[in-house]
Amino acid sequence: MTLLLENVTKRFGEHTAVNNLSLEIPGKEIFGFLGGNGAGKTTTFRMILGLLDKSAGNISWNGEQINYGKSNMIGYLPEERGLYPKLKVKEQIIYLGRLRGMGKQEIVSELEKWLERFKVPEYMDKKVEELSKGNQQKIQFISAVIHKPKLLILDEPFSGLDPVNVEMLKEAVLDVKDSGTSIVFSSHQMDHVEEMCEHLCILQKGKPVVQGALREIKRSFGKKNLIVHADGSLDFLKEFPGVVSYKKVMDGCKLQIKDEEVSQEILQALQGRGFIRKFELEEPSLNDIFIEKVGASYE
Ligand SMILES: Nc1ncnc2c1ncn2[C@@H]1O[C@H](COP(=O)(O)OP(=O)(O)OP(=O)(O)O)[C@@H](O)[C@H]1O
Repeated sequence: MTLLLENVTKRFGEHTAVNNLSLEIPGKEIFGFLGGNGAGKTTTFRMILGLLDKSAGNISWNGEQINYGKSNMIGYLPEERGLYPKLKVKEQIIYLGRLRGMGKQEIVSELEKWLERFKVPEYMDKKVEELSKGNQQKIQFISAVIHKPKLLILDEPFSGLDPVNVEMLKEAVLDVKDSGTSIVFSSHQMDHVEEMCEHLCILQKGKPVVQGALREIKRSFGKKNLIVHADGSLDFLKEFPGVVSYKKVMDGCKLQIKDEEVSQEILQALQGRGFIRKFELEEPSLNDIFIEKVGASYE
């Protein structure tokens, strides 16, 4: 159950949107596909699904080419949501489910389950245009999973959702994964990726700048975060050897330090300067890693 991208390139005229991208995406887990605006995520998804021709390279799922239009094994939540506003939710999902080879009874019974789960059973007979954007997104998600795909591609599934709905959808995505579906999703929200993915790739100008197992990526990043809340000024830590960055926060500061040893030196230096209320060493967040790896190229 591996999704394999080998030397995949996509050019739009002079512009190279995806540049010789090679990735092995393990099956039966959730893979995070990250990158700044215009990094090439959606273009890659469209090529994976066979909706866009590659300029070069090869993509396969378990050794076979993917054709989204003809396959019942794949689910896709596109970035630009594409429901028919005038159709009722039920009509819409029946239409899409039939395209995926399902019978009407089965579709309606699955749809009922999903609407119950999303706490909106009354939407069955509502027109899509009557629903809020966030609730339309739930329906679009249902349309991507109704046929229980083996491979699910979610382009920004959580954008525009309120925190309660984000949690609801996250749980649904995790359950779909537990049922054996391989999921690839893109997001600009690093905390979602940290919570859900074992492996990930950060794309920048069509090329991966970071890829691999999240745990390993964090470990090899080296730097740690140190949060200090203490009485008195902590400004001296700006110039402290081994401090890579200094950010003032309420009640203290958040530092990025070269390694754990620096934290011990800082602890010593703080002795006698005032009461220490918090001294916490943390792993770097995916947000820190993203900002360093992707942010540098914005400058
Ligand atoms: N049909 C097209 N014609 C020309 N250029 C395109 C086309 N589609 C995408 N691009 C360009 O390819 C690059 C990658 O776009 P893509 O939509 O894949 O990025 P993305 O990573 O999904 O971005 P975002 O996070 O903003 O959605 C961008 O520079 C974009 O302008």
